[in-house]
Amino acid sequence: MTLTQDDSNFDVENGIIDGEAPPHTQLAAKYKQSFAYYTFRVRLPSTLQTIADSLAKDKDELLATYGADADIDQTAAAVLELRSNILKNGPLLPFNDKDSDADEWNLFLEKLPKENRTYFAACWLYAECYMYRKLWAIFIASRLAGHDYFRKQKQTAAQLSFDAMLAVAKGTRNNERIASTFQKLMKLNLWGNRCDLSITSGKQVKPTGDAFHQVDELNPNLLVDATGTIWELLDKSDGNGIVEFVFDNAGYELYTDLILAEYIIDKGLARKVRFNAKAIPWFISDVRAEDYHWTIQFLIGQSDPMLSELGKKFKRLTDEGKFELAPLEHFWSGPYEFYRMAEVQPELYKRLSQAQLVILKGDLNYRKLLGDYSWHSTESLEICLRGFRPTNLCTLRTIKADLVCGLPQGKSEELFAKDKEWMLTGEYGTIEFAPK
Ligand SMILES: O=P(O)(O)OC[C@@]1(O)O[C@H](CO)[C@@H](O)[C@@H]1O
Repeated sequence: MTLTQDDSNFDVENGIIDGEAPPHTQLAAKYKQSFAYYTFRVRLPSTLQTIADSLAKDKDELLATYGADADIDQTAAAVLELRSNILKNGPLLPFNDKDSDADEWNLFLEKLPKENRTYFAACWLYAECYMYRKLWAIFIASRLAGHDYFRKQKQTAAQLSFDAMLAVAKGTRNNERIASTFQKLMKLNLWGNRCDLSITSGKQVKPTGDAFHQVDELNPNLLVDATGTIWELLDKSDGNGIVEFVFDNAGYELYTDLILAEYIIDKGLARKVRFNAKAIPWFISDVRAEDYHWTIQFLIGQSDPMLSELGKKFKRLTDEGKFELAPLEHFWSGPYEFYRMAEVQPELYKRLSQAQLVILKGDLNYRKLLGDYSWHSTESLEICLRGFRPTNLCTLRTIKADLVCGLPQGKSEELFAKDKEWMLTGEYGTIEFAPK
């Protein structure tokens, strides 16, 4: 988290505080020692620059797809303007596009105190989600409407994961219905969350080595392990329930989601696994419905028979409705913390309440669960949920942002003494559970 530019003028002009968010407050980029500050000063500007560059690079291809009059240069300029607004700590302005969530976003923004309606003053969660929605607004106002500017990166990530995918397929074909296997698959799925393109501002990370061996090796880094409780919940159920997954990243992580879901269905732990994808391109690598279908076709198209058969099986499970893509919900790509779901999206809350278990994947879902709030690391998940208890919940999250809860006394201090950036690397993870 090193900044190369001189920030002194910017910091003075924008009321930047040289410290971290105080306990029990919302995280925000105005705290200079926070990951949010670094995110808005460095990571997001870099992500936007990459998009503008790729529009120039892929110009011919885009003209062929969207027509000779596609306004590529203007779109790239608008992306760079968004970048410069962030670097100037510009205001969070209302949306004037026609997407169905625009009014909801505007209502949300209107209710934010005026002094908090800038990138650095707003809660980190709100401002970062706003940025991704603003990016989408630029594209829908152009002739490139519908273009997923992260698609190529997501597909490359899957292609680079071929070896890891094959190794996982080989290691899971003769699985038994026993606690230890289920727990291992959950952990495999957790560590798959390290392959996230947003933490690297789009730089590809190829999963290497033997994933099952790594699961064992990484056990000391698993700071909370509720896999035993989650197993008991599913094992003791009548197998007729629904498990809801709230997806995170495409590529290798999505593949491990499908492997865990396959196990849940094959072993009769639930009758259906429902997947919640994002409605718009989100945090670079998040799964959209298109990515789900593409991944299955990608597997089917492999010359290796094991992966190809697995792809066919995932397709069959989807056709039979045992795997199901949930209807698109803008809530997942909105600004709200989960504790406000019952109020702002009661239908979604009701649907989740009917599930046996909800599995929330990844760091951003965790941030939404905790509300981007500086809880004490030892506070319990139940407290931090602030009433969000639709049903049994679990979170599989590698730690890539400076907030956490549910840790044993002294653990966080011990890890800070070893490495002051331990919360930003994805090297540590938690599998937490809250019963309904
Ligand atoms: O949700 P994911 O894919 O696990 O992580 C998303 C992420 O990379 O984006 C945020 C910052 O931009 C961080 O909180 C987090 O590290």
